[in-house]
Amino acid sequence: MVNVSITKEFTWDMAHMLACHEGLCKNIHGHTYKMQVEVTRKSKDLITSPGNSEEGMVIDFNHLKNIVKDKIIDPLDHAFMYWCQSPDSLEHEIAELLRKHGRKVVTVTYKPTAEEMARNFLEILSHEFDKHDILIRSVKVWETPTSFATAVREE
Ligand SMILES: Nc1nc2c(c(=O)[nH]1)N=C([C@H](O)[C@H](O)COP(=O)(O)OP(=O)(O)OP(=O)(O)O)CN2
Ligand SMILES: [Zn+2]
Repeated sequence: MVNVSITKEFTWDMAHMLACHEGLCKNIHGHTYKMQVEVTRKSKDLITSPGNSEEGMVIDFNHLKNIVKDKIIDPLDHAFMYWCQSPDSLEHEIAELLRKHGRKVVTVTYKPTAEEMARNFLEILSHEFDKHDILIRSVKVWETPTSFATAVREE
């Protein structure tokens, strides 16, 4: 049997800093992030119900887009991703100052690397898509055009 997956691509702009990084990335800086989300149907077949708008699909690309935008992209776009357990006191001061001025801050419990984001986004999306009979096979997160991390759901 052939298993078919579909992939949708997203971008957003976001600031972060990598505490204790030996290079420039310890400074607050930003990226236009890119993400690819690959999904398949748990039941391993396409939607077959005749007349269904999603017949012949894994899931409508538009449906996939709306859920990922709602859960990941819109909250992160133009935000500062703040690691609340950062060992760098400057990170806490920056987050506090931004919040005080009503700016967009998204708090995470992990160091905001591409690897951690890919893993976290895969977990968030897996919970969300569970109810749609959809399995998130992989999430890829690009920080620059040449650097990306891949999180894969183990079978
Ligand atoms: N394994 C990881 N290494 C680094 C990460 C990361 O998330 N995972 N993040 C950074 C920085 O945040 C930033 O992304 C810099 O990455 P880098 O590829 O080094 O950036 P460049 O501007 O040099 O990218 P080019 O595309 O090579 O110009 C650092 N490392
Ligand atoms: Zn960076």
